[in-house]
Amino acid sequence: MTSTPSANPSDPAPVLTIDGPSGSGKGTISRLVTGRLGWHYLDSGALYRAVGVAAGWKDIDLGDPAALVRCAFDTRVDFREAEDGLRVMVNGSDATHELRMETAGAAASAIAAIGEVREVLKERQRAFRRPPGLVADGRDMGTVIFPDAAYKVFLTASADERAQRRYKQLKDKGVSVTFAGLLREILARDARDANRAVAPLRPAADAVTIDTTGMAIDDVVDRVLAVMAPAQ
Ligand SMILES: Nc1ncnc2c1ncn2[C@@H]1O[C@H](COP(=O)(O)OP(=O)(O)OP(=O)(O)O)[C@@H](O)[C@H]1O
Ligand SMILES: Nc1ccn([C@H]2C[C@H](O)[C@@H](COP(=O)(O)O)O2)c(=O)n1
Repeated sequence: MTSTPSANPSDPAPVLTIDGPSGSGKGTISRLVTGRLGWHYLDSGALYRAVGVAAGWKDIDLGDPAALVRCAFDTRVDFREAEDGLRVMVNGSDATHELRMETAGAAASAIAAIGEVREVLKERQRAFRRPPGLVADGRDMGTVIFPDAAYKVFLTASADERAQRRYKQLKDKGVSVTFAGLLREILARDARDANRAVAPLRPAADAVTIDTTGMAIDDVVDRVLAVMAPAQ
């Protein structure tokens, strides 16, 4: 897999990590905070989703770890700014819409439990660190990928609220879903991401946890910026 930015190991660009479970608002908050700071953005989940989607295109069985590791090596991912937001190209094809499907999230979550896949993606994620700074969203940004990050946030929300958010998001896009089905998928993904042996979903010891249940998006953005306040 290749990704757009190039690495500069001697670059001390600051990093803000935003980790948390599915539907906690990582992507939404990260993009808004990135805009406010004028920094770069890494959507690490998109890399795992891209491997899942590419594996589907190649009919690779999710139970075949060796083939999935090869697929991770071979999958090229490029992020492109467009008028309607960030487009994600997988092996040259625009996969932005397919990547956001719950099936892609579930495949990514299964693939992400394979340690060798995580190793393949590790340096590629670190290569996104560039001046003036990076906002990195995922599950292990603060614990494994950027343990030296200056600012670490862990977003949470009740499973009910996260399912409700996802339900509204998908309904607004015209996707046919049920609340009960989404809640089941969210709980299954939480359990898989938090209980895997490698890089499980958990807050870094030095992360600030923000429970966003009942909080408006703008208030969460302000809380995250407040975490960084001493440096601004
Ligand atoms: N504080 C909030 N209040 C209400 N809705 C929110 C809040 N934060 C995010 N949302 C909405 O919830 C939905 C899911 O948010 P988002 O995709 O950012 O979550 P995520 O943590 O990145 O999920 P995933 O890990 O599955 O990609 C979006 O429609 C978003 O607008
Ligand atoms: N740093 C990361 C990012 C993502 N994953 C896995 C686990 C998630 O369920 C899946 C999809 O991520 P999302 O796009 O929903 O953030 O990918 C991970 O293990 N580590």
